[in-house]
Amino acid sequence: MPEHLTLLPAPPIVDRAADISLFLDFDGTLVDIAPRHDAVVVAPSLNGLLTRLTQRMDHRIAVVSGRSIGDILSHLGMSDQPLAVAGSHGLELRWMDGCHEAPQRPEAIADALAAFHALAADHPGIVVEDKPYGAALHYRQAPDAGPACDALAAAVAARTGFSLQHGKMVVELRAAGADKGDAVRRFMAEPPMRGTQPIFIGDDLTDEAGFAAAEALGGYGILVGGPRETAARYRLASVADVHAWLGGVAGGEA
Ligand SMILES: O=P(O)(O)OC[C@H]1O[C@H](O[C@H]2O[C@H](CO)[C@@H](O)[C@H](O)[C@H]2O)[C@H](O)[C@@H](O)[C@@H]1O
Repeated sequence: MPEHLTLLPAPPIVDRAADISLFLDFDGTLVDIAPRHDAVVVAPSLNGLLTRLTQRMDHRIAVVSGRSIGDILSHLGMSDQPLAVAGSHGLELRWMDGCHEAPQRPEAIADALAAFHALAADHPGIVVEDKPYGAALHYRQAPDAGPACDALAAAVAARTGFSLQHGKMVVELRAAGADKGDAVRRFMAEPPMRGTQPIFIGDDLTDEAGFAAAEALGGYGILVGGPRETAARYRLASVADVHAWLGGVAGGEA
């Protein structure tokens, strides 16, 4: 591993929260990775932390996830709160005022799901996730099936036009059209984020587009987890460290 990969420093303390906007990934950043996509545990303190951040930062905060917006709001218990969210890797946007932009659900998802379920039937441990704008093949509990999942997803992508998205022990098919970087640029083009410095915190490959967009807009990315090749400028080792850093931005303990 190149030496510079091990040398990403911890992010600086934010002196003036009024100058920044925060973009937060969900899995592996706000919550620890779980054995299954439907088994994540949300820390009881997270809702309060995000609520304090939203108030302190005058709503310049967005969750940017590969999950759907509905899934994120439900996990956070914030469906009724004015939180900006980009879901489905940037394909759907919920603005702070509750306005929701989303594409049509592609018909080819049925084809993808049928192919994925056929593979899962032959490999105990593979989990198929039906998503609003795509489908995911999880092999966290069947790691030996990773190559078969990758090959099948690539074949279905080639015949359907879906984009391939690799992640942590998962390969996804998702509708083409936007990524997390596009979501950052959309939010940053409008008040209340316009003119501020974007900071994107994430752990997975899908977050690299968010890191690059933040950097291009005068901000930076913060990678969560172990060192790897990344467009992020800083690193935090764990979800607990993310909560502690965010607690500092919010003006107190996590
Ligand atoms: O952009 P994110 O918020 O990080 O979402 C990325 C994907 O996260 C989920 O899968 C990952 O987390 C699961 C729960 O910890 C884990 O079991 C799985 O191995 C990970 O890949 C989610 O299921 C996907 O839909 C998201 O795209």
